[in-house]
Amino acid sequence: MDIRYSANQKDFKRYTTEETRAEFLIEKVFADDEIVATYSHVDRMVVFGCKPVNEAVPLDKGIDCMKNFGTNYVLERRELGIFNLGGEGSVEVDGEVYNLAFKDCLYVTKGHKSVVFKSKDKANPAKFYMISAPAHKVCKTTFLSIADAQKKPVGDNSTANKRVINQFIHPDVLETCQLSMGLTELDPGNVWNTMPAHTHERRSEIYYYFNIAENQAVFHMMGEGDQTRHILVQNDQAVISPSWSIHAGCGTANYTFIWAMCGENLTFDDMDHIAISDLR
Ligand SMILES: O=C[C@H](O)[C@@H](O)CC(=O)C(=O)O
Ligand SMILES: [Zn+2]
Repeated sequence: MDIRYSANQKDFKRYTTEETRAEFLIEKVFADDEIVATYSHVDRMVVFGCKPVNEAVPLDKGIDCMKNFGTNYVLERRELGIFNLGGEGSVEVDGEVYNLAFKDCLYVTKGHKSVVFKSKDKANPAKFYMISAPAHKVCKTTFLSIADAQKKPVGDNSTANKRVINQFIHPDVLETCQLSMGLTELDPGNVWNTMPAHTHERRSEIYYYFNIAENQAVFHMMGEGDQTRHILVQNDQAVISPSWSIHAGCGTANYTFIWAMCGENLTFDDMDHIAISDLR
């Protein structure tokens, strides 16, 4: 398991490109028939990727649960948000099977012992992108298709940021302990997300960029509003955004991303907006 410790905003000002990438960028999220896990000490969010091809893959494959989580199984004290970003597949949760097509989501609550991933067709494998957060009580394991998500159309063609924020794991849609998660899709010809930018002192966030066409990329902006830096993000990569950091991106073409938050509250609009004229 790749473990990332917390970095602070004062030291960050002097980071090189390599240091910035090593600290915040998750370059590899998927490997065939493996669980790829990145444990961030920022609000203890864990990124899991699973691309089952030839076999059924359990969530704890290759993970020493007692060593990494201090529990007997991964979800003993954690909840999990899952998005399928590949071909059709299934998630079996303690014997109950959920079928997930492209962009379908499954929220798995605390306390489930067995979570197993499968693809329907190995020629077009499922890709399960997941975020886990610490949880203190049992909620309801729930399947959500994009039709169930609350839709927030924002932005405009004239500012190249016309997009739809699909809120899947959100207090208006279902109850969770700490996790909120959704999928933001940019219209063709639109490249900017989350501009004007914001921070949220009470939560941190992870962005996972996908649907980036070949030879295109996203310049992900981070840092305090008056100390911005960027990370070059390629397709299928994620960026950790601590509470002190803005998180916005500009693509060389349109793209889609999954955002996930965890922290003190679940209040989506509890944000500190930064005027574009105040950015440095
Ligand atoms: O705190 C909220 C998150 O940063 C995202 O939901 C923002 C986003 O998807 C967007 O503006 O495109
Ligand atoms: Zn945010």
